[in-house]
Amino acid sequence: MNREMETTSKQDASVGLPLSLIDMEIKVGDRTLMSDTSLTIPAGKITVIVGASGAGKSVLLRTLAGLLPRDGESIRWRGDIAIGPAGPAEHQQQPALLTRVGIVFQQFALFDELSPTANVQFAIDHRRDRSVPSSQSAQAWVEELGVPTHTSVSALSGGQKQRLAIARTLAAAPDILLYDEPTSGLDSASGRKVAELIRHTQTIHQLTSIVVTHDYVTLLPIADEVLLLDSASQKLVRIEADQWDVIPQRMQPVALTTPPDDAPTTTAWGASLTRFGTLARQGTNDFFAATGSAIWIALCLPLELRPYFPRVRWGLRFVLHYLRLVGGPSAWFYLVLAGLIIGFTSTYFTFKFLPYQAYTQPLLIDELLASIGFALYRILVPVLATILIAARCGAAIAADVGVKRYGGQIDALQTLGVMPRTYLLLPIVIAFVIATPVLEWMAMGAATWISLVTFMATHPNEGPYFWEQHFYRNLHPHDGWLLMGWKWVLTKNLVCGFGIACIAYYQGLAPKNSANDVSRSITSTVLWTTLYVLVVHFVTALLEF
Ligand SMILES: Nc1ncnc2c1ncn2[C@@H]1O[C@H](COP(=O)(O)OP(=O)(O)OP(=O)(O)O)[C@@H](O)[C@H]1O
Repeated sequence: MNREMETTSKQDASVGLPLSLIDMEIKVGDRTLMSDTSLTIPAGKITVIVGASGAGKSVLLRTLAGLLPRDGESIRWRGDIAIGPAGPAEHQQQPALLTRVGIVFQQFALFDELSPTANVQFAIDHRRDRSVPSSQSAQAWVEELGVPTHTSVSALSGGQKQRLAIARTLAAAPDILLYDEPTSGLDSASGRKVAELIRHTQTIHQLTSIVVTHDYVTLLPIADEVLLLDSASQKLVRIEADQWDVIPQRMQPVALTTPPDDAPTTTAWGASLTRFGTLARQGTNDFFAATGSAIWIALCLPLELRPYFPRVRWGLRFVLHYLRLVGGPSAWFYLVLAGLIIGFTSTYFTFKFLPYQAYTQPLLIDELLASIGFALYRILVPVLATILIAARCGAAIAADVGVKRYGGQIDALQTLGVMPRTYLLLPIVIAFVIATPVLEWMAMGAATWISLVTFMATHPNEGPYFWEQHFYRNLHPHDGWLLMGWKWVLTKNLVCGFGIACIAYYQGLAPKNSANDVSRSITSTVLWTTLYVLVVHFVTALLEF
């Protein structure tokens, strides 16, 4: 990189805003990662935060980005984070509220379903202050960072993804730019290139940049300031430039908690029983916690579903994305096939196993056809269709949201100032409410058609008019072209669609620490959505008949 530019950046580093920590304390469970820490990270410079593995650097970064609530389930923090020049508290602003903090995630957290330029456009469209025109277009940002535009995000190389992540973060016009482990998983040559890119970006845009890393060897050369998250003293301390070469000695490995020596000794049986007791207690607590939070979520749902999109254009785009996922052609195939199976079996076997066919059939044929029509329309097809929608579409949504949670895209949405419910929950609910009745109607269409075909094949002496007259007999249209009981069928569809949407979304949204957590959430979505659908059908059957 051009040394002259580098020097200029270090001299002119007066742009950007400082970030102050005031009496900060962060705890994970019972362990304190940082306590009583007050310091200011200077404006317009690169501050590198180093620390041993497990010291809490990523937790600190997520706290600075406003991604962690003060009283989270496992992570709690207190104190204040203020952005702006030192002065009266009212002149300083909290990052989480005003989304002034941009973050370049370790896993990049790009939106795979959008093109590289659309990723940047999304950030431009969600800038905090949209009354001021964007400094440059999305195309200009991707060109500046050297990202190929005519390829999908998933086809970009790791380095290109990182450049795109930086372009997207810069396009949102943050005052503070955070980098989470930017060189992790790279060889030393690629790591140096990333370090140069960070310095280059800093030189051009003059933001307050904070880089969290354990790779001090690669990133110290671009640092203006170095802070050490010291696991021994549990403090974030500034390391003066003349001390930088002793950083490796000061990076104390994180002490693991060991049980006290004077813990009472127990027999193997005793230990097993104690362990069983603890697990049972924990399981019960988890169950009540989960039930409690599910009830709370259900109570808050109407508020969460305010029909509000920060940008209508993007809202519609997400609705279309989820409509494709929930009600796309593969779902049509599924539902039509299910309709064909149930329509054929119900018609064919009802007549095939009729006892004393020669006598009973002439007497019962019209009654049986009317019953088949009624059962298919009011019960069989709605139950089968909604169970399939619950399993197939619920799993698809849990996977989509779960991957977004695990891959950090949900965090990325939040740092861009977008609440996940507005672009995820609301579009998902809209998609299910539209797609469920349409898919069910397709299944019913297929069941009706195959029932007619089967009847014609097995009763060649009766014409299609006979079938039609009796198949619909118990469904006589009372209100125009709609069949009798359509309100019940529609109600079941809507209640099922709405519930499947919410269960799948919240299962996907739950914290994910591994790919295994994503697959577990898909499995439990299938379990809970199908159970929910069965309960809905059971309860409506009691009311309906
Ligand atoms: N969501 C979470 N729930 C519970 N514990 C967590 C969570 N996130 C992090 N921790 C714990 O907090 C501690 C600090 O984790 P963190 O990821 O911040 O470390 P780090 O300094 O970034 O380490 P590394 O350099 O190895 O990534 C670890 O003991 C980790 O297990």
